[in-house]
Amino acid sequence: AGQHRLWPEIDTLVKQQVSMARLGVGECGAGWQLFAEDGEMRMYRREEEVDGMVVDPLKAVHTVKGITGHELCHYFFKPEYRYDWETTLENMQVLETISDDTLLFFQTHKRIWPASQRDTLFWSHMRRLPNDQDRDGPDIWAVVNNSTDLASYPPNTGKCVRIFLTVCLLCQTRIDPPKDGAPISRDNITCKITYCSVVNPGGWAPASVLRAVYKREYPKFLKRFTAFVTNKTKDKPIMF
Ligand SMILES: CCCCCc1ccc(-c2ccc(S(=O)(=O)CCO)cc2)cc1[C@H]1C[C@H]1c1ccccn1
Repeated sequence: AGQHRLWPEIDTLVKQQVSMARLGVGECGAGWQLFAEDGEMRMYRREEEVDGMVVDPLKAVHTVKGITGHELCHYFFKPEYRYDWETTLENMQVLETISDDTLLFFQTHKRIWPASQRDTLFWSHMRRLPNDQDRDGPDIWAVVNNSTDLASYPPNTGKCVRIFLTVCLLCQTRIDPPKDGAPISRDNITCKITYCSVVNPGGWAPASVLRAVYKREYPKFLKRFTAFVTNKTKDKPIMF
């Protein structure tokens, strides 16, 4: 099949996002401040404004036992599960199935007073990456979501302000095989998660409101999402 019009952009951005996500917080530029901590979860942000709008880049790292990176990316990518874990979602549509690992989404998110309601239009791509650092280590899985335009969905024509986002969920699975040569169970696997996002709110919203919203919503999202995947997979065979 011929290449989709978005393929070059997707391939370039996925490689760029993954290499950024693999950098530790200390390595990818100064100015990261820890703003939330919960068990193994650490959330960092950099305070950045574009045209007076808060676009604080966010980087979260988390470690979850008993699930694989493939499973996390699967439940993050597939539309049929999204209403189960995405707290601020009001409506979600798949506008185009570009390929079996690339979808085009249109979403409206619940209004967050006093800002106006937001919608977002983005491509979403899921990919397994070779683990080039640790040859025999388990693979790395990633999902990248990136805002895009579509003539039939022009921004800011209805009730919602269009937001622009780039999101990368990068997951690496660690397997600690049992000593006695028993088959690998969920007790022997751990997933290291890096979630990076930059959300441009589109229209003006008070910096204090946006920062309060992010501080509340991001930790809630990552905890709820990982709990959902843990619960969904606990009685299923391991998807490596
Ligand atoms: C005045 C508020 C303006 C911004 C509102 C808004 C819209 C979309 C989004 C968002 C859209 C997509 C993604 S995702 O990771 O690609 C998954 C697929 O849904 C993630 C977050 C975020 C927020 C901000 C609420 C904030 C917030 C932060 C984490 C989770 C939920 N809400």
